[in-house]
Amino acid sequence: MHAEGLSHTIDGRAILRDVGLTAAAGERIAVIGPSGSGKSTLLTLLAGVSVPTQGEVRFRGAPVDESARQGIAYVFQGYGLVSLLTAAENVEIALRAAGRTPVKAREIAAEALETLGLTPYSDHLIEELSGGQQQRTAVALAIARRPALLLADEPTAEQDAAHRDLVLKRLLAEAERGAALVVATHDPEVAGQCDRVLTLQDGALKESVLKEGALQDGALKEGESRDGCPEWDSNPH
Ligand SMILES: Nc1ncnc2c1ncn2[C@@H]1O[C@H](COP(=O)(O)OP(=O)(O)OP(=O)(O)O)[C@@H](O)[C@H]1O
Repeated sequence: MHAEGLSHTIDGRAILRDVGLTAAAGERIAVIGPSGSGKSTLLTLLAGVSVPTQGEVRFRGAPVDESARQGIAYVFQGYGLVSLLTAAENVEIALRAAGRTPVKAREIAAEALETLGLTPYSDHLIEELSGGQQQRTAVALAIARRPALLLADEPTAEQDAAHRDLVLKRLLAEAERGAALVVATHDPEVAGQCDRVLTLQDGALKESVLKEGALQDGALKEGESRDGCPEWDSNPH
């Protein structure tokens, strides 16, 4: 994913100014910055959910369109779940919309929910779950899709330390598989596990800290994954 010259204005107010960002396969990028600095706005632009006022986001060499969005998963800050469906149904529906068979969708959803400690809650309605359980369901939904680009907006904000570690482990495992991971966070533990930490200040990327050797060791070439699997499962059946 490559974003260049992203500027975004809402009601005449500049929210992002000339932001550029490239995320390679397998790379782990944290976006940090004060509340209101534009982290969520940046992620919505990278996901193709919003269109920037200026600049462009390219994914696999092309502008983000409906087809490209199949390879992008986005853990929204507000989770984006259907409250009157169960946790399992939320994940299964997303997988079926992506072309999985009902049986396969059920199997993958159960596995994703299990890795996030949600098996006991998988048949509970979203509205009956705690904030932390809902947030982990949103993470389960995102990872179940095996995205090539995984965007997560403060995915540990509602978690206690043990569940924060669980969520972090799963997100990092996706990068290990070959996904580019971009996570907006206020949590130093999460940022500390990433290859690069980018700081947004008043809508501008002020700083980019690359841990020595991390990019070279951590990132993969386009189309490559650490376990030899395709970067994104383009044949979901
Ligand atoms: N739909 C909107 N209409 C008007 N202003 C908006 C809208 N969305 C975001 N903003 C403004 O854009 C700025 C950046 O918001 P954004 O949510 O991207 O920040 P953030 O860094 O993610 O904050 P936080 O850490 O609190 O989640 C804020 O000043 C916010 O008020």
